[in-house]
Amino acid sequence: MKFPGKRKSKHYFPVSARDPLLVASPVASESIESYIVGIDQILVDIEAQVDDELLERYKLSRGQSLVVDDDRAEALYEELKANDLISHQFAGGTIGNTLHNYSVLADDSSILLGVMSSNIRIGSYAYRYLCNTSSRTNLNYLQAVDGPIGRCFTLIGDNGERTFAISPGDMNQLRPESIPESVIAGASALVITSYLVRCKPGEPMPQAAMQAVNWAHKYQVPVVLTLGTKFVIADDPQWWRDFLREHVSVVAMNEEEAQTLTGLGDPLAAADKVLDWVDLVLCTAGPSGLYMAGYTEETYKRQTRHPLLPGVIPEFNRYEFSRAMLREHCQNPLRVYSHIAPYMGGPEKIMNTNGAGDGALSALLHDITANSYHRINVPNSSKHQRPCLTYSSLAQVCKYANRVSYQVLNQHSPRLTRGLPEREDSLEEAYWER
Ligand SMILES: Nc1ncnc2c1ncn2[C@@H]1O[C@H](COP(=O)(O)OP(=O)(O)O)[C@@H](O)[C@H]1O
Ligand SMILES: Nc1nc2c(ncn2[C@@H]2O[C@H](COP(=O)(O)O)[C@@H](O)[C@H]2O)c(=O)[nH]1
Repeated sequence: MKFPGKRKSKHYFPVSARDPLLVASPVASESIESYIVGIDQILVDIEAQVDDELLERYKLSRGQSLVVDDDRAEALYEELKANDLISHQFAGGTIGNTLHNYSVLADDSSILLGVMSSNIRIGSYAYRYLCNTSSRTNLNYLQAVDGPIGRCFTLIGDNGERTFAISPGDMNQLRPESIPESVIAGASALVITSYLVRCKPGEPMPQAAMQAVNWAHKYQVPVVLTLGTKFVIADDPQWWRDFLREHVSVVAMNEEEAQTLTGLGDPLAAADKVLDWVDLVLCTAGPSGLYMAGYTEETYKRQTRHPLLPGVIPEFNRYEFSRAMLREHCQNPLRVYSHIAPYMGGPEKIMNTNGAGDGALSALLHDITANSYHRINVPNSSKHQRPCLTYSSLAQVCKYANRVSYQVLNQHSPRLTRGLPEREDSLEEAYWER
């Protein structure tokens, strides 16, 4: 684990002094492992530059992810190939990306659950998937299937916006018995996506996901849900609200998904509403940056040193220097919020927006796992006098998440090839004060 106590810099983890307990602690020898586990539809992204006319012809919805039948997928593939439009092919899938990026950022393990073709030829999609996944992401628990993994046609418009057309193959054939109880039991978090319920009748993926969620509850492992696309939520927003209330601790979404879920167009108002059901919210808002909303204990709240921000909740960021807690761990829960504008105003030229939201979530997961890693290894640390969910303050997690999104916007693949630099002037407090 690239761990706050081992960093010289305080950029991503705002500790003003090194915790003295760490010096004599087992953290120094990396004794106890921590990892996150996730379930995904195993997909390869096939990226192509297209115009709006093609999206219309294939009845795709700009900026969204839709499943297409085999005939439409084949016609699309042939057209992209015939016109030499395919520019890149990468491993994809929203959770696969998130786990890969987490492993790259944290330099630590994640475990991916899903399916993989049992017969893999060099150069095939399955082969590409394996080659493009971090060696820190454990693929040993994947379930074998006879057919192909999924394909995600990642269609990039002139402005870099991505639209997805999914050809599922066997990606939804994960069975409940392929979810290892012990793997869920030992995880710092279970990460799932709303896409997992988008299946044909009879496909086992939703039951497999539910099995994992039930084990997560049994072992008090926080469930992290990313909302994927507004269309899945729009099918039955009340079902999702109930699901969040019953099963989820942390939710990640963009502003469109947030609106579909809550009926509220303002991302801060929507994030606040979602706090009625979960403990911590990450809401990305494209060129407007991102918001976080969570709970802290009233007596532990910490006032920001940043300017107070206007919004539907006036001066909403007043206590953004607080660390997030599970609501049930607070005697007097206080809602705390933070916002950050895109890092450096956003890249000069956005390669494409594919994976920008996944990137932000992987940074949040790094912070959450760093916290449980530190708690396991240094239980007496002053950091754990109160049971926090994150290692860092909301403000600092926002900064980190935003920085990772920026990195993803600057490249084609949704997956990071390397971690962030250890030191960056632009992440210093001084930069933001300028
Ligand atoms: N056009 C943009 N300009 C600057 N930053 C952007 C832009 N689009 C996205 N970002 C950055 O990427 C993050 C995630 O983007 P977003 O598009 O909201 O996620 P998603 O991929 O889930 O829809 C944003 O919070 C922001 O930091
Ligand atoms: N598991 C699934 N992943 C999907 C699906 N449709 C798209 N995607 C993946 O999302 C990422 C990008 O996410 P972003 O929202 O942060 O841009 C991309 O790599 C796709 O593979 C789906 O139906 N299921």
